[in-house]
Parts: sequence; structure tokens; C-alpha cells
Amino acid sequence: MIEIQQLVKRYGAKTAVDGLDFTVKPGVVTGFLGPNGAGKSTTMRMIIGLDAPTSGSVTVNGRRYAEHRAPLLEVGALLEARSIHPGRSAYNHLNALALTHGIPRRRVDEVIEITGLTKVAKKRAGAFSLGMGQRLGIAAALLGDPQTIMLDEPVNGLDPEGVLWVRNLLTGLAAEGRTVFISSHLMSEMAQTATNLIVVGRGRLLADTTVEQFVRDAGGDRVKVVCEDPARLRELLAGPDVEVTGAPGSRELTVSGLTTHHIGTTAFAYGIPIYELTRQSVSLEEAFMSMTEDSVEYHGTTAPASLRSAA
Ligand SMILES: Nc1ncnc2c1ncn2[C@@H]1O[C@H](COP(=O)(O)OP(=O)(O)OP(=O)(O)O)[C@@H](O)[C@H]1O
Repeated sequence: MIEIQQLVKRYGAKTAVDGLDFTVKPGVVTGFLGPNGAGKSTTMRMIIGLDAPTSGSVTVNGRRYAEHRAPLLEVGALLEARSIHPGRSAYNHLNALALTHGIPRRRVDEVIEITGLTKVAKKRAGAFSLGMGQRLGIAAALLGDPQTIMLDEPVNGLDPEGVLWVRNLLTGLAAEGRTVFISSHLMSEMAQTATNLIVVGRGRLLADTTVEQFVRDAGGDRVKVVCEDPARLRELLAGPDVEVTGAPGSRELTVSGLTTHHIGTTAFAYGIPIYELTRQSVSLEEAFMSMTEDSVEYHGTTAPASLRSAA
């Protein structure tokens, strides 16, 4: 369990983290989302004591990171995948870490196997591809068999097979009851891996929710209906927490608060022909973009200035 209370981090005039409050619970994968510069890495660095908060507190399993007798056995983290000596082999890197933390050598072999590095374990890490480096970083994070695992952009540089591997690994670790906290700005990936979501923008908390609720709040439960008698269907569907909209003269309605099943069976019961009945699913990507549009630090343009001024 990671608990963050009123966390603030300032670098001179820049406030990177601005009063964050949230808890990362065990047993599920929690995604940490936010646009570039939102404060994700800074928050993660404070969780493992690499940076000190300006104010507020961060604890892992009830204690500050530095107060744990064997922090590596408590929290495994991947923040900088490339923070390894290039001349050292993966095996020697992990073995050195294990030796300094009282971790048995067989655990080194185990994490090498779990992360699929067996064939390259004796090679110089400097010659590793980005994906192999990422696997090595994850191996180091798992070395102490920690209850809490925190990974910054874990799928960065991985091929589709690697992405799937990380997804299965993380959901498996969470299923064992561990706390799994991962950052990304790849919404689509997060949608498939995480159950809970913490969304930040400009250092502030924008949402502390589930992936399901996040999408639903963004309008993901709307149903498009095209039918013969929209005015009549509208009357039949009316009820508390149901919203039906449609333009006059159009056969199309947009319904929220009811399932396609309910709408279809109601129309059928009253003999109203239905021409289309579609659940309008908003992707996590769209939901995220609409939530964070005011907190993106670096806006790109989608068209050259000449085209925009002509439009
Ligand atoms: N050591 C530092 N000195 C000054 N400013 C910093 C420092 N570290 C981070 N910042 C600033 O704090 C803000 C938050 O940065 P941070 O790296 O935590 O964001 P992030 O959400 O991890 O972004 P990204 O997705 O790009 O990795 C940014 O504006 C960044 O420029």
C-alpha cells in the first residue's frame, strides 16, 4: 500500500507536484496517468526517497521508504531503465544488487528466468536493446520479491510480445495480492492492464477512480438508436437517471443510463422498428484527452500555421 498525503514538490519557482492525495491499494494494478511534465516521475522518485518532498508525506506499507530495514525487499522500482554500468553483464548487475541486500543467489537466477533474460544474462548490458534493458530493470525491481512494485513507463521500448509479457506479469503480481503502481502516457495500454487509475495534470490530482468508471464518466455508456418512431420510443424510455436526446425530425436518439438490451426489448415490445442500436464506447484515450486538455504543458499543433490561419 502506498499512501500519499498533501504531497508538494517545488524546484525553485516550478511546482512539479502540487498537493497530491491518493492511496495505491494492494491486489490490483493501478495506473498513474498524466501528460508530459504532469509530475508522475517526481512523485515516484519521492515514493522511494530519491527526492525529498517540499511538504506532505509518502509512506509505503505505513512507513517512509528510508525507515524500512530492507527497502529493496519492500518496494521494487524501475525508474531509470538505463541506470546500469554498460560494461557489466545483466547477471553481474543483479548479483551485485543481491549481494548488497542479502538476497540469495538463486533469486538472481529466478528473476532472470521470469524476465526472459536467460540467453543474454552473461552479455554486456551496454549492448542491450531498449527492450532488453527494460526487462533487466524489471528484473532488478523484482529481485527482493517485494510486496510493492512501482514501474515508470514499463512498456517503453518493448515490442508487442514484450508488452503482452509485462501486462501478464503485472496482473499476475497484483493477483498475488501485491501493490502494483505503473506510470504511462499510453492510455490504450493502461486500459488493458490497470484496474484503478490515478490521473494527474500539472502536479494536481484530476481523478482517483477505476478504468471502468473513468470511461463511463466520459460518456462511455451512451447508446445510439435509429428507429421508426423516435418520439414514441423517447416516451417509453423516460425514467430517473435516463437521458434521451435527439434532433427534431431525425430518427436518431442518443440514450444514456440504459443498456442496449433494455432499449431493444422495449422497442420490440411496442412494435417500433429499430434500424441501429450501438453502444458508443469512448476510448480511454479520448476520455483522458478531454480530462487533461487544460493541463497539458506542451501543446503541439495538428496543422501548419499557414493552414490554420487560412481556415
Ligand atoms: N530536477 C528538476 N528541476 C527542475 N524542474 C524539474 C525537475 N524535475 C522535474 N521538473 C519539472 O517538474 C515537472 C514535472 O516533471 P516530471 O518529470 O515529474 O513529469 P512526468 O509526469 O513524469 O512527465 P513525463 O511523462 O514527461 O515523464 C516538469 O515541468 C519538469 O520540467
